[in-house]
Parts: sequence; structure tokens; C-alpha cells
Amino acid sequence: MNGVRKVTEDLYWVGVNDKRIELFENIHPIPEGVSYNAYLLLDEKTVLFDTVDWSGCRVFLENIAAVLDGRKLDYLVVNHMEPDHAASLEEVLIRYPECKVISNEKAFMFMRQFGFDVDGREDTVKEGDTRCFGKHTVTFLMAQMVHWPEAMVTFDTTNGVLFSADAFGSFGSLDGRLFDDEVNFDRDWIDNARRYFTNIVGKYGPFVQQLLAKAKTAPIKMFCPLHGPVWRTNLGYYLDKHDKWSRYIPEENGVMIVYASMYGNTESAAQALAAQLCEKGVTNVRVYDVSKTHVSYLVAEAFKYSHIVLASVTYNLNIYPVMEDFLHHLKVLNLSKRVFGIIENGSWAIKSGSLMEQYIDENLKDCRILNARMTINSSANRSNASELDALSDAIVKSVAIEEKAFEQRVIDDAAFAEEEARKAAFKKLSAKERMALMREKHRQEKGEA
Ligand SMILES: Cc1cc2nc3c(=O)[nH]c(=O)nc-3n(C[C@H](O)[C@H](O)[C@H](O)COP(=O)(O)O)c2cc1C
Repeated sequence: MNGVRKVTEDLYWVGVNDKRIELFENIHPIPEGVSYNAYLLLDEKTVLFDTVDWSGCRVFLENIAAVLDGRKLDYLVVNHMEPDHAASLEEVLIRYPECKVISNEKAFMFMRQFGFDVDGREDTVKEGDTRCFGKHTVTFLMAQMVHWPEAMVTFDTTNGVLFSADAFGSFGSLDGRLFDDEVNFDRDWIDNARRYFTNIVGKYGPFVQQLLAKAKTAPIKMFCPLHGPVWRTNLGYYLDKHDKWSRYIPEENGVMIVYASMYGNTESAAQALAAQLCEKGVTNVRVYDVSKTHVSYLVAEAFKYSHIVLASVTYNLNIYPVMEDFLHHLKVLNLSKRVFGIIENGSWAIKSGSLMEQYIDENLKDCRILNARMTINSSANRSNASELDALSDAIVKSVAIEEKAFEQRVIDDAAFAEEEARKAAFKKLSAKERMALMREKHRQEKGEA
């Protein structure tokens, strides 16, 4: 039974949903599943954009057959060779013996490494190359390290559809709904999207920025990613999120408190800090037990908030191992530009605070550590009360300073959105209207002068 959706008049979603998978990349829990998107264009030639994970191959083949309705498949464009998208490639080639594969040199190298036989069927493209399939002409743009080195995106210059590979993707099974305007993204999807981006592509922020710069030069009307909803309405919203995530700019001025505690004393201090921050007016606070929260969720929250408090026991003269693992993830994913607060605990040789500070200093760029450290000797005593007060004061002060940066960013974002809207409106005008508008602008400028 096929579950195809129509994307445009001649483009179809032929992907599959996977609700059985527990761990994405066998590491990140995905309780809401994931979709492997693939798209099929019916032009004078028929063109399939990417395939799906092996687990969904059967349904995927049914979807393709239903859309082709007896036609042969002429081309398969491989934008990304990662097996969750390319595993079904060979099965497609076996079923459609005349199908040619369009991709780049590095992707063909990966195909051979993964054991796919594409000999004699390759059509190798590079940056800026185009292919015409009848009505539709596409351009290929390399998207190196978003999120593998061979990744590319394909832009359909005829209708503004960008096949964006892993860019603009999200965890979460689609379950029938396909477009951003068919879901409540800000309520139901954004956490999945952030967790997907930060854990999967977070490390490659500068490469994402390169792709965003290319995207700005193309009149994109739709993002067709390889996971999650297709964007046809509120593209600016999602672009802005990716811009922030890939520049490591926090989305929210708030405080994430992560604690590592065995007997509850460090936990109690973390909760006391949260309560005190709220008493002092900073209510955008989230508290996490590092041992009970999968690190992928912690990473996503670290990308979201401006302030991070690390509260850890000392364990064999080290940072608590699970907290150390969290810090390792932040390092690997290049998290930067955060303000940190520290709470440490120990019963005979307290080391965790200094070690966490050292880790941040040595591994996380452009981060600031607040001086007001709280040191607990087994359980909090009277002197800890003043330390807690000093730490919460320092955070409140820093949040207030950050607020100004956030306000400025909101103004900059609004100005940017206005300029983008103006450019988009200008593009829609006829040549005559454009000339009239430019003449009017020129007249106004001369008048003002
Ligand atoms: C395996 C293990 C190793 C520990 N290593 C140290 C240590 O090296 N230095 C120290 O001061 N305390 C060490 N402790 C003690 C705890 O850090 C300390 O009791 C702390 O107060 C526990 O805080 P909690 O109540 O939040 O769990 C260790 C405890 C355990 C179980």
C-alpha cells in the first residue's frame, strides 16, 4: 500500500516513515520516529531524488511504482550517500535497469566503498552544473560537510524547489502530514528539529553558513529535506533558526542547570539555585539530571540557552563521568558563546569545579565562566547559602546584560526580514513596474538631497 503525497503538480513525496527505530544512528533516541524523504519528479524524464533507509525499502519501492504508473525511471539524483538515504539505491537500480545515477565524484566514491555497483551508469556533476529533464532544469550545489563531505543540494530553477539533503531536516515521523503549514511546528516539531540539527550537523556550523549564503542567492520557494516536513510557507522562520544554530548563537536568554549527583546534595543545590533565580526574576530556567537525560537532549538545550550551570560531584578525583561525557559532546559539536556557572561537590578532595572550568577554558570557544563558584563539602552548609546568593546574583546580572544583545538581535532580525520581504516583492514585479519603482526611488533620493 503506498503512502505518496503530492508536493507540486509534478513532484511527489515517495518517502517512508519509521516509527520502529529506537536510536537514530544507533545513538540518539527518537521516540517520535523519523521520516526518510525521497521525491519523484514526473517530467519528460522521470527523476528520483534520493532513496531511503533499507528498513523502508519495500514501501518505498511501492511508492515509486505507484507514481511511475508504468513509466520507466530515467534518473536517480543522489544528494547524500549516508545509508539512511542511499541504502535502497542498488535495489532501485536493479528494478529500473535504464536508470542513470546523477551525483558528484565523492558520492560515487562512497557508493563504491559501500559496495553499490553503479559502473557505467554514472553521470558526474560538480558545483553549478545543470541538467534539464524537460520542463525542469536543476542546478547542483555542493554542500560539503552538511553533514558528510559528499553532500550536495539540488535546486530546481523552474519552480524554486530546493532538494536540501540533510539541511533543514528534523526527527519525527510525518504520519501523513507533509508540509510545514500542516503541522504546528513551533509547538510539536521545533524540539525535534533542534535536537536533530545540533546533534547531527551542529559540529559543522561554518559549512551550514556557507550553504545558507548560497541559499540566499537562489529564489527558493520550497525546502524538500531528507527528514521531516517540507517547507513551503514559513521558510524565513526555519532559515533564522538554522542561522542561529550554525553560528552558535543562543535562541533564548535563559538558564540551563545540569546536575550530577549520587546522594542528592548536589541536586538539592541545583534546585535551590533554580528557585532562587526565579525568586530574583529569571524564570526561563530548566533543570536536568545528567544521569537521567540522554545527552542528545542536553546538547539541544545547551544550543538553546544562553547560560549553562554545571553542578557536579567529584568522582575519583575527576568530573562525574556522565557530566564529563556531556562536556565532551559540547566540545565535539563546537558549542561556543555561552556563559557558565559552576557548582562542585566532594567529601575529601574537591576537584570537579576546577576541572570543569579547565575543560571549558581549553575546549569551548568564546565562553565566559562566572567567578561566583559554589563549593559544597558533602552537603550544603551556611557558607554555601552566601555562595548560592552570589552565584544567582551573578547569573541574574549576566542575563540582564545578555538581554540587551538579544534585543539588538531582534531588531537586526526584523530589519533583515523586512529587507528580504522587500527583495521578494521586487522580484515579483514586472520589468515595467520595477523601472517605475526605481524611478520613484531615484526621484525621492534627489528630492531629499
Ligand atoms: C566512586 C566515588 C568516588 C568519589 N570520589 C571522590 C573524590 O575523588 N573526591 C571527593 O572529594 N569526593 C569523592 N566522592 C564523594 C562524593 O563526591 C561526595 O560524597 C559528594 O558529596 C556526593 O554528592 P551528592 O550528594 O550530590 O551525590 C566519591 C564518591 C564515590 C561514590
